[in-house]
Amino acid sequence: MALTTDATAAARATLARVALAPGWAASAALVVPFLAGVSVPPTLQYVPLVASVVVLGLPHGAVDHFAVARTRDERPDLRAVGRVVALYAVVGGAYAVVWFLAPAASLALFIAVTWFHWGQGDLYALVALADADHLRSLPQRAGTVLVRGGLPMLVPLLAFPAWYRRVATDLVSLFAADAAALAWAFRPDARAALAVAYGALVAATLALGYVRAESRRPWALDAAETLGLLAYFAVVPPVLAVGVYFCLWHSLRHVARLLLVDDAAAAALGDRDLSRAFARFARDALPLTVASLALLGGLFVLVPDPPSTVPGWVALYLVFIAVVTLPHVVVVTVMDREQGVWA
Ligand SMILES: CC1=C(/C=C/C(C)=C/C=C/C(C)=C/C=O)C(C)(C)CCC1
Ligand SMILES: [Fe+2]
Repeated sequence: MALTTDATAAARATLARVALAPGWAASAALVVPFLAGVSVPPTLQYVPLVASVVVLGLPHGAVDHFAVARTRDERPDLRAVGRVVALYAVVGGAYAVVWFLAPAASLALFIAVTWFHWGQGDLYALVALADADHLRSLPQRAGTVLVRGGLPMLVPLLAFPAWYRRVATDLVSLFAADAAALAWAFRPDARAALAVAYGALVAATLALGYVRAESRRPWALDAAETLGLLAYFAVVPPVLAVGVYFCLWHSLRHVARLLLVDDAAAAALGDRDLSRAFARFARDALPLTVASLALLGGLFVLVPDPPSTVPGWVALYLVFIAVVTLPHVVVVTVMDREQGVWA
């Protein structure tokens, strides 16, 4: 498959461990104390999400201008970079305008897009990094995307509706609007229906994968990650859980994917020189990460009700993330197609 030609087997093997293990370790390390009933002050829970501005989170999208060309094994020349910049300006710009006009609907779209995007990231990791052979058809892969994306986007709604609602309200409040249009999602009957449907999807997807699996290990890894994250998002409060997941799960896996399509980084990985590979990524991501911070400042000036608290600032940051995620998903979906992730 096209994915294995991205880099040498040695590079992939080195990277798979480094890309997957921190997410497992961090989520396991958080599940245990929260199962034991510890409580963490709300402000502290925001730390990972704030850190994601510079640690993996925001930077993981800041290499999008090179990503498609590199995936196609082309040099990212000015034309290629310009195409991605135009994509961000048009799609991100339009979505930014929609936030001002219809904040509640924009939030719903953000959650739906993130659901898909975080699911597609995990599908790539399963197929390309974990050598999964149990996802043999498009419906199975689409089911896996829905299951994986639902872990960070739906499970917190089911387990922590009040927290979820607070964050949702923080976002739309920036635009001097209220989240009343979304109230249905927090009703017990709606959450119960979503829980039943989602639970059935998880069970059906894993069962079908089990039947289709030739080698048991990758299937077992898929099941363990799915059920592990289910427990994680069910017991760790959402702002903390999503913040850690964003950095160490989704973004780290995507950075690994970027390293494998960058010849110089892949060569460094082949030499087992992880720091040289990650330094390449940091250098590539730095300019647009800095530019993003400037745009974030612009958003601060434009919103009708600018933030003055940590949750307010994080809400502003999440609106910014929403705006850049839409074009980012287009880039990653093109990468998926080039690499045959859905085939
Ligand atoms: C923090 C948080 C939420 C949403 C976070 C989102 C949607 C983050 C998206 C990040 C993206 C898209 C990154 C790009 O890859 C919820 C679930 C609304 C409620 C609970 C707390
Ligand atoms: Fe992403």
